[in-house]
Amino acid sequence: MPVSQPVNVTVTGAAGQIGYALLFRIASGQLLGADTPVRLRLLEVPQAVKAAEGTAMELDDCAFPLLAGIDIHDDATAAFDGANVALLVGARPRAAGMERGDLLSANGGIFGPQGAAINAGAASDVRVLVVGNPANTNAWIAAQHAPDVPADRFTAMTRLDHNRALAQLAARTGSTLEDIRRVAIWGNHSATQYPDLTHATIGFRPALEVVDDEAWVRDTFIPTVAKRGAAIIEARGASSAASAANAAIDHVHTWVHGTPEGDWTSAGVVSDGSYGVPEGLVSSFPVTSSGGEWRIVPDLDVDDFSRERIDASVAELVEEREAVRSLGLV
Ligand SMILES: NC(=O)c1ccc[n+]([C@@H]2O[C@H](COP(=O)([O-])OP(=O)(O)OC[C@H]3O[C@@H](n4cnc5c(N)ncnc54)[C@H](O)[C@@H]3O)[C@@H](O)[C@H]2O)c1
Ligand SMILES: O=C(O)C[C@H](O)C(=O)O
Repeated sequence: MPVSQPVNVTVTGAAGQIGYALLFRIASGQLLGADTPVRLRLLEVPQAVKAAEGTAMELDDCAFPLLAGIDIHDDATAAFDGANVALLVGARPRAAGMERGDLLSANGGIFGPQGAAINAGAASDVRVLVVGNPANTNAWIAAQHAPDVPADRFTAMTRLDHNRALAQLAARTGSTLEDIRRVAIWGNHSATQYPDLTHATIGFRPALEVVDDEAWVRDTFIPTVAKRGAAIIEARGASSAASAANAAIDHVHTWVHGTPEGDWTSAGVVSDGSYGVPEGLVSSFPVTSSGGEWRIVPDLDVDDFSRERIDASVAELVEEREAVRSLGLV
């Protein structure tokens, strides 16, 4: 039975394919828990408002006990007013043959005004997850436009990469997902990301010992995870949607409810300079969550191969930041 006041959850791109896979799960309680009512604030471009209204009709028809109301907006300031959770999904997905970085000029312009709208009117506890690509740099753009919101409230989604890594490792080793811990995604949500097994365990044994095949890790596991988005686009003819929505649910749920003892997850968070990642960049790290705050896992050993891979992905983030500056988006 709901026991608290409704939490305002703003979702941009509500009429898109991720939006369609996401909203019903939020309204059913999977984002914030079975005791927390939610009020949905949907933001769309004017030409997609009618489609968002159709989705809202379907949400009504589910009679979700936790859904306290739905508002639909085509104005960011109104949509983020009082937002406690902001899911920034609305942006163009890439088509076959594009890299995620190619979306910067198409999508980067969306996130400055949305950051400013969050700054102007979101609730003081607002937590922001950017899903729209290129997610890390879009989160950085939004944070730059929200000087009054603590920067650590802006995050980018690499939980999908994390989940992909878990699934590939479980399939290869015949282990259950519950037995796998401490997989990490570093860097950018792009093909340069570094899915890292060096600290992972399977049933308390080092994952690399269980796998016992360095070539598989380097030549199959890492590229399969890093290029999975492109493989889905190739197979489905559209970018991942249900798995992306699932990862968004996981990210926010973990942020609010915490990571299990002895494990961590991966998220794009504002760097504090850890592991040589320039301060301020939104990069994926292994992170724990407690009390509603992410913490970068400290003091991990980084071997030479990992160092090279992390540096390469971070270099791409630095390039994206420079491109944003030269496009005049910050
Ligand atoms: N980080 C990740 O792991 C991850 C995973 C999958 C997809 N994505 C990205 O998520 C984004 C959305 O994907 P999708 O498949 O839902 O795309 P989609 O084209 O189906 O939907 C995008 C929606 O955003 C809306 N939109 C565009 N500009 C907007 C704005 N300024 N304000 C509000 N809404 C706006 C569009 O009208 C559309 O309805 C893409 O950029 C995609 O690349 C990220
Ligand atoms: O790869 C894409 O463009 C979509 C998304 O970011 C994904 O990882 O599936």
